[in-house]
Amino acid sequence: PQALQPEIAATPEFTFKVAARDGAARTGAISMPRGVIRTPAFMPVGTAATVKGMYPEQVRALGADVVLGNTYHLMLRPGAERVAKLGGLHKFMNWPHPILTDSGGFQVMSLANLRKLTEEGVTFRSHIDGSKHVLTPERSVEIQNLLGSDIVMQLDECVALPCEEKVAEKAMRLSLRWAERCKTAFGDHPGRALFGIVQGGDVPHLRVESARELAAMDLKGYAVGGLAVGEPQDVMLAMIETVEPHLPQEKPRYLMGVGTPDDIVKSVARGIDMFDCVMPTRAGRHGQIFTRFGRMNLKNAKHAEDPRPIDEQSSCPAANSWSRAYLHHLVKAEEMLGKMLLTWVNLAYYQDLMAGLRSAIAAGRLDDFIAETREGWERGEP
Ligand SMILES: Nc1nc2c(CCc3ccccc3)c3nc[nH]c3cc2c(=O)[nH]1
Repeated sequence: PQALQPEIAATPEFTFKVAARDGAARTGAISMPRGVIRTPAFMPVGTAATVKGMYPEQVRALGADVVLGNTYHLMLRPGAERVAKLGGLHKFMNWPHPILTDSGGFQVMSLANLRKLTEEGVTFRSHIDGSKHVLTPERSVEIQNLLGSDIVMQLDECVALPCEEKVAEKAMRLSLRWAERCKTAFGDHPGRALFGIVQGGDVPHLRVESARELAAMDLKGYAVGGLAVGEPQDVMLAMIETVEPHLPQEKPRYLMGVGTPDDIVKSVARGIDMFDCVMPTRAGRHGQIFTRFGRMNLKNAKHAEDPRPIDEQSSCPAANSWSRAYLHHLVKAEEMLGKMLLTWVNLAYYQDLMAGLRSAIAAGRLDDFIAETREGWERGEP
């Protein structure tokens, strides 16, 4: 059964209501003018104003309430002012529901060239055409406003793990100063939200300081950043446990860049409400899928003559209407349709997993649901 429909519908003010708890896990809904985000939520990544290989209505039909956009990519191409001139990102990409945009700093550090980071912000050259750009907290907020983002992320500095304590400390303190500048630049928009991002590397006392300082800024939501950067899962989970008690109970928590289905169920159990990851879309384009039976790589020759669909009990046509043999063929031939169908399979599985988590928390049976889900992954193929 679907989780209780949140008693709140779209509202002029950004509000978050927790409908039920199960241990540290919560289920509820964020409501804002463009609609409701049921939590725990998985947010498909739409980096260049498209969820790669999917039509917007298809993404919506799978149960996604919000998609992610990216300041870094969109400021370089087509440009924030151009998107604003064309009516904003929702109109531009035909996604009338909530959009969350990242602030760009993380992508600059991983994609741009000749980056220079100072107190003021970060200057860099575009990885597309080498043009020079500047991102300051103020400019990042301005870009996200021009895009029309419903949930704006602060500009922050994410350090790679493992890290030296003083490197993590410097980046965490800079991110706090940038959070203040973003808060000032964002101003007051009742229907939209600015989220702070907790940093601090893998150093517990830095994580606690970051969470407490951000909580004092009374922002509308809090992301846990600086994770999903290659650290072992137990380090990621330990940082969530360290930070969670210091974040306001009544505000949403967003774990950036996470993750596999296993990462997600374990993080939901520790109090995370929102997730994003390129995994389901990127893996799908490479023939790797996530199912109730665990992961499958459709490139593998064992699928070459398998007439069965991926999962006849799945509500997703891509999982119940084509044979594994055909999908194997499409992947080997690197056909567009293969990338599209397997992206569809993965996003459908992620949304079904989130719906299952929401229902389980509402029914007070999260532990059972997680145990059953993990058994399915371990048991593998029927
Ligand atoms: N601003 C920021 N973003 C991060 C992302 C990108 C998430 C994103 C949001 C919206 C669109 C695309 C990507 C991370 N991805 C993995 N780990 C991550 C950590 C951080 C982080 O510490 N700060």
